[in-house]
Amino acid sequence: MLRDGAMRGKTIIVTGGGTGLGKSITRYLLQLGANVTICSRRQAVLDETARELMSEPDRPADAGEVLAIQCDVRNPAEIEQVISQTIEKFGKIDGLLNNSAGNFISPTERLSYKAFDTIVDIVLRGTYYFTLAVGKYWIENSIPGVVLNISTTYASTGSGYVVPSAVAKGGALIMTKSLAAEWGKYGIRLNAIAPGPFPTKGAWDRLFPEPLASVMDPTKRIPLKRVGEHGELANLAAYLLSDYSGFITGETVTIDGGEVLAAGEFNHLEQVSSEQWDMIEQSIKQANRASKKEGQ
Ligand SMILES: CCCCCCCCC/C=C/C(=O)SCCNC(=O)CCNC(=O)[C@H](O)C(C)(C)COP(=O)(O)OP(=O)(O)OC[C@H]1O[C@@H](n2cnc3c(N)ncnc32)[C@H](O)[C@@H]1OP(=O)(O)O
Ligand SMILES: NC(=O)C1=CN([C@@H]2O[C@H](COP(=O)(O)OP(=O)(O)OC[C@H]3O[C@@H](n4cnc5c(N)ncnc54)[C@H](OP(=O)(O)O)[C@@H]3O)[C@@H](O)[C@H]2O)C=CC1
Repeated sequence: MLRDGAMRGKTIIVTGGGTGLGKSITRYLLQLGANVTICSRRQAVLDETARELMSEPDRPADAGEVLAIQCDVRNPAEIEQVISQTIEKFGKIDGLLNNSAGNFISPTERLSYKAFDTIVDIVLRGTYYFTLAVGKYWIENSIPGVVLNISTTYASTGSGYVVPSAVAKGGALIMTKSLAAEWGKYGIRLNAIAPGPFPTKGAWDRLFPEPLASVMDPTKRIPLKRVGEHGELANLAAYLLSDYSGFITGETVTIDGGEVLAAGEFNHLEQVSSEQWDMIEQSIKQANRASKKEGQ
């Protein structure tokens, strides 16, 4: 979507950039000329992704470079290492994509305290630790910056069976708005993306495992009748991390094919056939005529 070289000279940190959506966004940022630090718990996964992204056949000559650093986002010392190594390698940091997450479906009453903590710590604590660390660096050095948080649609609606994730994503979303208000004066913007279903191994293994996958079609409840494509999310993420979105802050952009609209009172009427609509129309018009007569 963005023109070639649109992110040249920018350095972005992508948490969870070794897999799934973080990897797809990293690929696009590199193509647009950004340097990208990817970080997560598994160094071997990060190294393999870095190797793959640096040797892609269609990699433009002026594509950015990737740096892979092990980091558990629950550990501030490791986050500070990522920041200092990124500055050492690329000179500065312009953007942070908080994309790391942990999640699984479960009836909430089956969760141990530790299970709940694990999800909240990765998603909420990890997001505010990283944002705080990078934000302090930007403010101390008078550098304008941009934070993009990968949220979910249920951060606003709530959802059963993923309650720790909903609690944590909801908290991160309100942090996005709160800090957008507070740090705007430093030239720091914060936005969020709320994606619907985008197939990744990490999400599908934990949110759509067998036997659900055999009996449920997640596209049925999506008005556009399909799941998202990684390129569609990468386009939006690159735009929100770029200077082209320079007047957007505190915003959450939903990208879900309309799935979140499912609450609409009458949406289920798509099951009504054309013949049934003929009958319904006649019935309503008859009621209209009757009520007019009553008024005469
Ligand atoms: C429609 C299509 C989709 C559509 C999807 C569309 C919307 C999706 C929106 C959001 C999507 C995402 O976030 S997708 C992101 C998915 N990706 C990931 O989750 C990647 C990272 N995940 C992980 O590493 C693991 O899954 C995770 C458990 C979170 C962390 O692993 P750890 O090794 O740190 O932790 P563990 O020691 O294994 O587990 C910690 C505790 O959690 C408990 N635990 C783990 N799994 C459990 C389970 N299934 N049920 C109960 N409890 C569980 C353990 O027993 C431990 O508690 P004790 O027994 O008490 O010790
Ligand atoms: N796929 C989808 O349909 C949707 C996804 N999302 C969101 O998109 C983002 C990416 O998810 P997706 O690509 O699907 O799934 P992935 O499982 O591929 O991505 C999650 C990433 O988080 C990293 N991670 C997990 N725990 C930690 C930790 N403690 N410290 C650092 N990194 C960690 C993982 O790497 P490692 O294991 O090496 O640490 C992994 O790279 C998440 O924020 C998710 O909530 C939102 C809505 C829908």
